[in-house]
Amino acid sequence: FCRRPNMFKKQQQDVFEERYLRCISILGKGNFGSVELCRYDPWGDNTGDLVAVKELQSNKQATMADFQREIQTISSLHCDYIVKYKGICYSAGRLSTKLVMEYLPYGSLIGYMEKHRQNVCTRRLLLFASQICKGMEYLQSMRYVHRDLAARNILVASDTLVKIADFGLTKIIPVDKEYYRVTQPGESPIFWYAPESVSELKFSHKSDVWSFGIVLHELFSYCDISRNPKRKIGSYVQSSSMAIHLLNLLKDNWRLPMPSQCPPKVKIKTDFYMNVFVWVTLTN
Ligand SMILES: C[C@@H]1CCN(C(=O)N2CC[C@@H](S(=O)(=O)c3ccccc3)C2)C[C@@H]1N(C)c1ncnc2[nH]ccc12
Repeated sequence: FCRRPNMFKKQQQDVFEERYLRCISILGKGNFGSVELCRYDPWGDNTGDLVAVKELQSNKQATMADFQREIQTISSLHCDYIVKYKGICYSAGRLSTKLVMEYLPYGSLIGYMEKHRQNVCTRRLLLFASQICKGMEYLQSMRYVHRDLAARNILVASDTLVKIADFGLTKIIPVDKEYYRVTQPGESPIFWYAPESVSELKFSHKSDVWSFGIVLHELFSYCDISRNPKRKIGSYVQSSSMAIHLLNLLKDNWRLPMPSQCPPKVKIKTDFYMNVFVWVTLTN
């Protein structure tokens, strides 16, 4: 009987024992780690629950501290439009902690749109957009800035429900400040970044709204890879000068074009300059 960690210290956290966590497949990989589909099967008869388990690949101290913060963040979020936290798993052998979340079989919005774009109507796109909005509103009420809002990090729970996933880059805005400034540029693509995030690494609720605008563009392009923001802005520019290229485009008031697949009755009007006003007006 291995010594169980002190349950009372993290009474709200459910501890999953690594020996019962069986990996089935990889759901996604990123720069620091991966998310795997696992079955938690204490009875060993395949009747256990399917769960999504996120773990760090490298055990660099910096990312471990970030990962602990991510676990703290996601375990404090309780919203229908945010992926549910289930608990943690201490993997004794590898000195690392794993984050256990609910598994949503439909996977990310990108994959869902690839398969089902033919029968996703405008109403459903607007429903998904409103749900992401509500999830972000809740996040803002908790003073969290997501910093990586993109269709790849949106999960599909059912044909009529999406949830915000992945809080690896989420930060809390200090009480006396309006924004969070990071020290080194992150790993996520800058095409979802607001101008002030690209130029000064400043992130705020407003920069999350900017990213929401990019997600709207992805939604109304049905996540069509050929219209992916990277493709539209400049896949031909090598990454080092990409930030300068993007900033110049934005300064000249260039904006992502209205997706051609965007139905005529939906107008996505945005004034993307410094403040971001994104509204969708339905005209009959
Ligand atoms: C869309 C989801 C988030 C993004 N993702 C992913 O693989 N990653 C997000 C972070 C990166 S990472 O590996 O870079 C990373 C690893 C550790 C620390 C920090 C970063 C991987 C795929 C997920 N996915 C397909 C899921 N599908 C079904 N049910 C689910 N429940 C929860 C997630 C999930």
